[in-house]
Amino acid sequence: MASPEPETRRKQRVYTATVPRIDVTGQFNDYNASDIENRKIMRKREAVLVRWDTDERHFYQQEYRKFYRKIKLDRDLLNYKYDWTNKDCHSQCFRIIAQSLQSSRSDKMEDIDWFIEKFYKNEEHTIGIGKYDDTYTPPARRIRITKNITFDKNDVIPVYSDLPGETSKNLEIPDNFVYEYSNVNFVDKSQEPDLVKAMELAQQEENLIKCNCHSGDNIVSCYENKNCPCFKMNKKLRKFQFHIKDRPRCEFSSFKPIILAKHTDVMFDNIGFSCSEVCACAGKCTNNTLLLANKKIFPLEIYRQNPHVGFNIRSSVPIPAGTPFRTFTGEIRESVNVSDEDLDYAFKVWQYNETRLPVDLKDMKFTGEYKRLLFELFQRDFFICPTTCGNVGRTAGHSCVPNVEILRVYQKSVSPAHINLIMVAREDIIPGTPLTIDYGADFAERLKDVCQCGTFACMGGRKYSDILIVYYFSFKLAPCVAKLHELKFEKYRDTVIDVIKEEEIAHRAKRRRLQAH
Ligand SMILES: C[S@@+](CC[C@H](N)C(=O)[O-])C[C@H]1O[C@@H](n2cnc3c(N)ncnc32)[C@H](O)[C@@H]1O
Repeated sequence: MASPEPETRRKQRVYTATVPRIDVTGQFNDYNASDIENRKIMRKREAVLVRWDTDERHFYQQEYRKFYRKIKLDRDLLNYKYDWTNKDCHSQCFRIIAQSLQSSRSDKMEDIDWFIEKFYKNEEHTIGIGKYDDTYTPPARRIRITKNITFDKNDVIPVYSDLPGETSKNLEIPDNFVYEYSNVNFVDKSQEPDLVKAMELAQQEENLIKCNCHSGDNIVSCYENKNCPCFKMNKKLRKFQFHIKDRPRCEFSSFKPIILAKHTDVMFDNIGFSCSEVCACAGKCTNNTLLLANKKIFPLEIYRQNPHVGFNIRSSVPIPAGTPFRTFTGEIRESVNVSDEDLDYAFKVWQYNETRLPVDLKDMKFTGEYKRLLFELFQRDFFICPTTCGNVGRTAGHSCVPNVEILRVYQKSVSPAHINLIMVAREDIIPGTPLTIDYGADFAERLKDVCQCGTFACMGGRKYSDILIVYYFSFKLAPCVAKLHELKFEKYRDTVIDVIKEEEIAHRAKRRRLQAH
């Protein structure tokens, strides 16, 4: 039995949501009670060499079946269409990716063939975590550090190390890997009294935003319902979005893909508001962008291939463009309580002078005390900090051509303590592709010369830095990005792992049998 965690290391945590963490392995208490050295020992003890054919294949098949069943049979997801070749959202996704590239690099645009020749076919430069044409082929032999980092049987995320020359004996477990796992945000009571106060005040009827919508057993249609207070707030927040004439605004609903309208300040300009468990619909409605993410159904794995980059994540099933597939959780802290070390993992979620504040307080029927506190909080910066406790989101690597975007969705009220971060696929993501985000301008300086994303537009790819690539119009670049994506998909279709084919064939056969009866 591990020794108890010293009192000083324990925090008085206030969790901002009510999703419980389930300890099915019996190990979580041990793990939680250990100091970092003990946690490392525990992880090392668990680590084993595994082989794809004999040990892992079966596990992946099971996970895939579980995923497929949930997508098809979960009653809450009946309106969700799992469509990973939805042509409608492609052009917009690629335009957004192209716009981001265009803003950070500059040069005249050449034709598509030149672009493909230069950046796609040049294998030498497509190594590293961002290997752009990757498809999912797990290594035949690898070290499995843990079967499930989450300690929750409904959220199985294995962790592997694929570093060359590594064995379960000489395995290195870095300090930053032995964090506590939590799928909900929390605040430290002693450090952030104002956030705790905001959470308390938001319980009062005037300050709590919830709905009374219900419709028996069917999925409740809160979205587009003018009488739903949560949808009204969701719509109100949409007004703060930067908007391009004739282009649709980004929508935050439960089942529609989230397609951004522009690339800059994506995090601060695109905000949603969702129904939650305190509503009559319990969040099982069309106005809950967190619904799918909180189901945690997309099977992910954490792996390490490159010692400089450390751990990263990937999915073993395709993630369609615009899908909010996971939340990004951690401790909500004011910037003064965020250290340099935290900045490696932290996300700024609330910014003083934010050009678009979540609400105009004058419009709200909040109590005077809550309005005063919100006004106070508006003047400070807040982060979500997963350094010591967070979920799989903290492991996403940086890429100069990221395939994931992080966005904010409020629930229950509009203080920084009510922010949730969702991880949204920017394009159809092929299994095995590293799930990457753009760490943003602050981090860019740190990664400038060392970035190992390996993508065609990597700012750290020294060889490329002297080829000035600047695209002057995103519509010219968009077809190139789309073409690269198409090539990736072709390759994926050719090499798609048997398990997916088998599962789809089995599912279709079952449906035919059922129809025949
Ligand atoms: C938020 S953490 C990501 C998870 C981290 N790899 C781990 O093992 O816990 C950020 C750190 O990952 C590494 N990293 C992420 N993306 C990288 C990239 N494209 N190139 C080089 N290092 C990267 C850097 O060390 C960075 O400080």
